Amino acid sequence: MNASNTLVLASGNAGKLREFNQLLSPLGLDVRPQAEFGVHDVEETGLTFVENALLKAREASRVSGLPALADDSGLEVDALHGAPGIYSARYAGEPKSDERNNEKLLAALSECAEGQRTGRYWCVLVYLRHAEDPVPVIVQRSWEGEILAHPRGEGGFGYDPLFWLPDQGMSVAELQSETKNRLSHRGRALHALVDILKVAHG
Ligand SMILES: O=c1nc[nH]c2c1ncn2[C@H]1C[C@H](O)[C@@H](COP(=O)(O)OP(=O)(O)OP(=O)(O)O)O1
Ligand SMILES: [Mg+2]
Repeated sequence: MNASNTLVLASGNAGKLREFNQLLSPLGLDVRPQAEFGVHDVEETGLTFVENALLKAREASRVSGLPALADDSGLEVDALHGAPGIYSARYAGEPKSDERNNEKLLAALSECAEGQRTGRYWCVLVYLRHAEDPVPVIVQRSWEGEILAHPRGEGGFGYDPLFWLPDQGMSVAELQSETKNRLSHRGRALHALVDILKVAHG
């Protein structure tokens, strides 16, 4: 990484920040949320997770002067032709609300039979050494599941109470946070990213 092992996390999402801290602090990395540097949310104008993650990482690195890690993520539902996708955070409009997003998702799938409610979380991570880094490190991972008809569990954030894991027999909001971090789109993407950075930067 860089000499001081300090990086800025280009996110304002408290759930993501908690998960990144759980995953990265054991590695001896000093992970600072972008709010510490007065970085504001950028407009996510990209048409892909990659583009949006790049926009976020670049802005956080520019303002902080530090290497930056950004996460753009979302939920792809097959019966909804991939919606809410890159619009997951603002699915039910602004201001962003997990609760209203979940209600809208349940309504959109109200006619959809069990067995046809398949989907996946996507997480795209972008790491920039500096704001003009021409060689971003990019990793993307998905996590398959099904959309429940009723919320279950209190943990996690976002769509987790509606995201059912057949293998676990639980919603993501019912998992221990360690289990979520081991299995999730974000946790696995982050492990892969860290492996790449270790090879690249020692
Ligand atoms: O593990 C997850 N568990 C539940 N929901 C999740 C997860 N991962 C992404 N999601 C949902 C939340 C939000 O609706 C959208 C991310 O949107 P996204 O723009 O990347 O994040 P955000 O606007 O909340 O914060 P920020 O852009 O500052 O990182 O996908
Ligand atoms: Mg966002």
